[in-house]
Amino acid sequence: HLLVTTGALGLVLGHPFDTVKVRLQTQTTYRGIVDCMVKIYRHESLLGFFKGMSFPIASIAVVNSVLFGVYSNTLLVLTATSHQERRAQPPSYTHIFLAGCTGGFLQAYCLAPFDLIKVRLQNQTEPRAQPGSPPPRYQGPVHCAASIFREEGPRGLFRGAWALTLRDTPTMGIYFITYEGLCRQYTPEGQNPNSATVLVAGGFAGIASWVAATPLDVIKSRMQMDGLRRRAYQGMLDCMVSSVRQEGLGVFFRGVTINSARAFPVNAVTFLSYEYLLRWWG
Ligand SMILES: CN(C)C(=N)NCCC[C@H](N)C(=O)O
Repeated sequence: HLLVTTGALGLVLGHPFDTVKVRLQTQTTYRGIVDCMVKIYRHESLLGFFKGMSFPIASIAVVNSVLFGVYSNTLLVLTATSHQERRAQPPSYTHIFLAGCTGGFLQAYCLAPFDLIKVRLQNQTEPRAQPGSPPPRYQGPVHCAASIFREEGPRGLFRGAWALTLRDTPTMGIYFITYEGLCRQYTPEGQNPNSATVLVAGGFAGIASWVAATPLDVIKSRMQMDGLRRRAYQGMLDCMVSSVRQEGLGVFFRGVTINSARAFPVNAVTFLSYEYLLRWWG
């Protein structure tokens, strides 16, 4: 419950930053973070920042359980040591990386449909329904999921899933390596890291993994928005090539600043609750 509650709290607080990131990655109307924030606030009010938030909250339990559960169990299989024994016999970084990649790979498939719906809703720039104004294409998350299913079939719900998998598999390895590496650096041998260490290591693990994930995050978001009207890209590679041709290499780092600001607190609390859970149950 703790992992779910703190995960959900982190998501709510981080969602406005995520919305700005997604808009910067997929729309060309904004000049930067501040311009994007001002425009959202003016046209869509504060509520504009919270579009598309309900499905991530509803799915965080499943997604985090798959990620951390698969990670822990893969580590268990690879090292043949329980969590308690692991402080005395720390696993190698290769094992941590492989376990992280496995967790990332499997959670990507659970995450894909929820992430697609989040991105589609975040990109609707219409203000809240005013009498006489045309309604947005999607009325809410369930309507969005049903419309995609109706218009594009079940595979439509997995648009961008391939880019998401490629994004998450190696970067989740980086996520757990950064976390473990920093914890070990600042914890006397054989002891558990203290809360401050866990928070800082978790925060930096979030930043490091998201910086590495940003190029494919941009491509993933663009693939998810493609097909809304006319198809612009033939596939992932085509999306990469045409994005670079039109906007230069900088396109691969769209949204990296605001996403890092979001990643620190979100992942600090995620790891804190993960450590508590392991100590209670481990
Ligand atoms: C680089 N990636 C994909 C990650 N580090 N993901 C794990 C963190 C997930 C967390 N809910 C977040 O959104 O930051």
